[in-house]
Amino acid sequence: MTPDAERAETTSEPPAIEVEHVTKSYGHFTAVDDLSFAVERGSTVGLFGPNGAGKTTLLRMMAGLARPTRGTITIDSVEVAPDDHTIYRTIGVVTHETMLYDELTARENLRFHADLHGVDDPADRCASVLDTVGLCHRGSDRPTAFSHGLRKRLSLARALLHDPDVLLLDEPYTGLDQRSLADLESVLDGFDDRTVVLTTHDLERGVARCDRALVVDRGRLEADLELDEAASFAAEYRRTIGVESEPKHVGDTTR
Ligand SMILES: Nc1ncnc2c1ncn2[C@@H]1O[C@H](COP(=O)(O)OP(=O)(O)OP(=O)(O)O)[C@@H](O)[C@H]1O
Repeated sequence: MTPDAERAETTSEPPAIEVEHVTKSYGHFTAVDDLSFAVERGSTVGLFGPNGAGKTTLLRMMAGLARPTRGTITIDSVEVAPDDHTIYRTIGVVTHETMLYDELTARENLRFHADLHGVDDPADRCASVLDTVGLCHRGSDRPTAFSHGLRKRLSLARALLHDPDVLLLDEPYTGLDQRSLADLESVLDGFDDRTVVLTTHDLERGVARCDRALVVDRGRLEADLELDEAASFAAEYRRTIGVESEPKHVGDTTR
């Protein structure tokens, strides 16, 4: 029985996310090739794979930032479509595009998004998420005055503003200092009952955080692994993508 079928048998709830036969082509090049999987509500799923595997492309399509060439993605029973903003009430997204306005201060950026999403008590909520990401003392600064890591923290605050059911994170750990990493981990701990999909090259953190690993290589889904036996994942991962030597991070698998 496939992992998806096993999960369907043990839960009557519809999956939080369904990816069905999704392909993304750029001209003759296929970045994501006929991927299908479902993500159970409340689970944390890691997308692992070497550079150029298609992880970001897949996550951007899940976030409605890119349109599949073929196939559909459904989140909370709503089909994700780049021109339809309905989905943004359900998802919080952190990608390489920080989606911040440089001419607004950090607080104004958050307020703009809070008003866009109809967040209750927006001033309090903005102050609360700034505090969550450790930026309450920088609320009056513009993102242009922020380092990469601080921009990422602000981007996370924006993603959390409307208390979304689903969080989509593209390489959330990259560029964060120890304090920011600890803050992110505690945010994710608090997200335990919600659904998280993240990409990462940080094998150790990814395995510790995720319930399940989807290994993508050359746009194909090569493995779908439960992470209850985390210790065996590194070996299984290397076998899946055909790398013999032990990588420090998943991304050190250049071939
Ligand atoms: N806009 C684009 N036009 C053409 N090719 C693209 C475009 N975006 C991505 N690609 C290609 O699609 C493939 C998958 O890219 P993607 O960024 O999804 O990989 P990734 O798994 O996230 O890689 P990394 O771990 O290096 O971030 C790569 O070969 C990339 O060059």
